[in-house]
Amino acid sequence: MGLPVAQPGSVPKRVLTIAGSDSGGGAGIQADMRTFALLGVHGCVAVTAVTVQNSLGVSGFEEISPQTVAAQIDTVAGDIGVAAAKTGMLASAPIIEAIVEQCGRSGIGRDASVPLVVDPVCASMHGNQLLADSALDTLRHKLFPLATVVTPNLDEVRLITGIEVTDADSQRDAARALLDLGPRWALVKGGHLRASDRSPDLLYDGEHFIELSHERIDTPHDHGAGDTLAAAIASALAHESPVPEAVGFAKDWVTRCLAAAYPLGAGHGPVNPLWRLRAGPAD
Ligand SMILES: Nc1ncnc2c1ncn2[C@@H]1O[C@H](COP(=O)(O)OP(=O)(O)O)[C@@H](O)[C@H]1O
Ligand SMILES: Cc1ncc(COP(=O)(O)O)c(N)n1
Repeated sequence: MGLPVAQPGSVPKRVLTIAGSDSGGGAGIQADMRTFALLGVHGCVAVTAVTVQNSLGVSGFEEISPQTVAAQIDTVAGDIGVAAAKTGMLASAPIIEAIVEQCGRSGIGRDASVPLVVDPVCASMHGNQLLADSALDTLRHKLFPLATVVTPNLDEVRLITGIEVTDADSQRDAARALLDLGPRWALVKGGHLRASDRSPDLLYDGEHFIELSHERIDTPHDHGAGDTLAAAIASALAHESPVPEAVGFAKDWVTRCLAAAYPLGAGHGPVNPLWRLRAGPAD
């Protein structure tokens, strides 16, 4: 498993994450940057919010101003240049609006040269809200149409489409409803179907349904799984992988990160991209 490795002296692909900071280091930009590094791409960051978070939950957060979020994207895209971007926690409607406008100016989005992965983070795994209710319409109608691929989990699918996914049929209905909002591809993640012994994700482009189903890893330590998946998709897109290949690659990646997850604190530990260091040189 691997993406092309930048040779010494050559310049790696750059990938931008637009997301919140997790003080516990398990999710958000910290998870994205770990996956970027382990996959051999250079990560750049536009911070949207600083959360106060540990393994037990998010006890608060402070938003970055929409102007500063947009300025981070502008300054990175204009000088360093990015080959793909992803979004995570976006906190508020004004922040989403600023991102949408700046992505348009920076050539980021489904019809531009830089693909955009939208992970529509609404709450943490502990149930703490990370996106204002008043931002849902902006997410649906302004950010989704800009996305190359959207990657909601089942709680996010319910909030965004009103569809309760319980089986393969309702997962297909959800994929259709998400695609109607305008992204090029929709990935309905099945990680929360805990009754299953699989973790079935469904990818859809309006024509083809592609099922990506791996064995379920029996662990409570899955903090940052969604961010890690989306960061790996963006890394593969930066290397010009077609979306189905990029998502297949990322699914393998997050499964291995889940299998190597470790406990931290009294709650949920993080998925672990560092398994890659133990595996020896690019296997
Ligand atoms: N216990 C698990 N075993 C294997 N794969 C999992 C497990 N939990 C989640 N996944 C996978 O990890 C990715 C993130 O999924 P999910 O937990 O649904 O998202 P989020 O972290 O956004 O809540 C998906 O590909 C999902 O299928
Ligand atoms: C800053 C930030 N971004 C995203 C998540 C979601 O991750 P999870 O669902 O694992 O809690 C989070 N908890 N914190």
